[in-house]
Amino acid sequence: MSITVIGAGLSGLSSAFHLSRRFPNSRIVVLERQAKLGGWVNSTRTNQVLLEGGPRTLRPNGKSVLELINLLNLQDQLVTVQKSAPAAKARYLYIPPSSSSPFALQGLQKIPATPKEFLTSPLTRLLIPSILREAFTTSNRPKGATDESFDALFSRRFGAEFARIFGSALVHGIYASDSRKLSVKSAFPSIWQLEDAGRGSITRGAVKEMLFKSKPKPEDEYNLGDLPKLMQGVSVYSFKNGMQTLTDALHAALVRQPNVTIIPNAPVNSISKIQPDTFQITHSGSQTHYTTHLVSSIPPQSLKHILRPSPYLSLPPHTTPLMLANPQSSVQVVNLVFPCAPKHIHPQGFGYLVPRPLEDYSSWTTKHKHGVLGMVFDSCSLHAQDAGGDNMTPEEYYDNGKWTKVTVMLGGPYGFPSSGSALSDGTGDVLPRELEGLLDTLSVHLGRPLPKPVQWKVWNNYECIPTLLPGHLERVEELRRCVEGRGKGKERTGITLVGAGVDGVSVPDVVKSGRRAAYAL
Ligand SMILES: C=Cc1c2[nH]c(c1C)Cc1[nH]c(c(CCC(=O)O)c1C)Cc1[nH]c(c(C)c1CCC(=O)O)Cc1[nH]c(c(C)c1C=C)C2
Repeated sequence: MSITVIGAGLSGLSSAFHLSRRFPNSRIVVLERQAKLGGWVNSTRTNQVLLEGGPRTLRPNGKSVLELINLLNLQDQLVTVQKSAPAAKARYLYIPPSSSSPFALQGLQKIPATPKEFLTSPLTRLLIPSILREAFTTSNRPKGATDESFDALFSRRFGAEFARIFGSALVHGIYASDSRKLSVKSAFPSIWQLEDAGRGSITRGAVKEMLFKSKPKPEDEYNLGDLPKLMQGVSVYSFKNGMQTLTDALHAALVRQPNVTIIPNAPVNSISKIQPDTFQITHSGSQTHYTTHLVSSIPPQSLKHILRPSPYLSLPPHTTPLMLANPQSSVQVVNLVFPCAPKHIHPQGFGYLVPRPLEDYSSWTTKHKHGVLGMVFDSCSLHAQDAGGDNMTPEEYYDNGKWTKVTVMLGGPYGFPSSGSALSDGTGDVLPRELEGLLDTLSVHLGRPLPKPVQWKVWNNYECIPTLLPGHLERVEELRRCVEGRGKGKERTGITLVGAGVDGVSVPDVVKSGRRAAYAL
């Protein structure tokens, strides 16, 4: 058996790693379009500060990642944030001033997390009535509905204002997309299930869940070593040298395996099944490669352009719309480093999210220029990655740290910033005009003047997260039937689809997706 993995992002690397362990005698080849492996994971250290261009933190409930940490021996590189730390507890919303907001809420607002905060927060005026009304409203899911948008569900249960302010912000922070487009059943299955469990009410479902905790579903078995013990009391974690520690370690482990070959700079031009058990892959222009099994970790949209039907692989006509169904969000990630302690820049916490504006996304950017989705206060959770930070508590660093690093996320449903390519990395005294404009916007959000950053880094993450449209789960099932040959009476084609386009979008989800592919083969 020979297996070829297309794509060396996290799901591709995870597939290859688990395949190489499961099939030590099979030939495994990984073809990656770019020179660098690891996909959206990008960590870089400059001027003693560690900056991230993609995911930056992980939660300890993601067992697939804990298993990799254990198998790759990365325990001593972990940087953890305790549940008691301010970064784990304080999250904010920035609500732009607007005369038509019924609650006259504006500015940076802490999302209440304790009973006392629930009683005193200005957000309570919107939260409590919406939640109470939801708990006492009978089921109103449209008859026969099998899925709907996140915003449609939140609006019919909690009201349109609640859905816009809380729902859209949550969706910005995870999917960088418009909550009116995102499928609630695919993106937040637990919310859809709570509505079922509460006979139409999410609140009643949540209370029921708390009182009569349902049996945990049987899970895959993971090799976790002593990590569950290490992760006790941890809210989120990363690595001293950032998330790339994980992808670099996977890469190094694969290079050590005699049966694995990784080929970077190898864009795939076409895949055809030329025999009942042979695929022909052309890559890097005219190179030809043959394999019996194929794991595709690239987005289905990209696979569509290279997968050719043949007498040995008939793809029904509806395969193409299934592959192209979901749009993808592009996010501009801007790291800023200020030469002072975080207390001068922002409140203590994880960061803030900005809800969908009252007017349309596009008219907002025309008027206000910057479509900011949110900001992460990186120094509050990840100061131990930076010079002088590893011996300080979060509180000490907040008051006395040498640097403040924050990350601003722009784009998504606002469209990719037109200044995208204009804004580039830099250091020093002279700020580009574009950056000055962005700093003005951020100083309005934070309610204080901001000093000049000493360093800024811009990551243009084009099409980095799929927006799962309603009906996604059914479409993926059908796509798997067409491409993998899954289903009753079907013969397996030898292709396996993995990655964020067909499974979940989080880091643990994509790692799990690759792992499953290896164990399902
Ligand atoms: C490039 C920007 C990204 C945005 N979302 C994601 C990326 C990579 C993916 C993502 N972010 C979160 C989750 C949930 C994971 C989980 O903990 O279960 C996913 C799939 C949560 C999250 N959101 C932000 C952060 C820092 C995190 C923690 C995980 C991580 O580091 O990615 C902030 C944030 N992410 C995005 C925006 C617009 C944003 C705003 C502040 C988009």
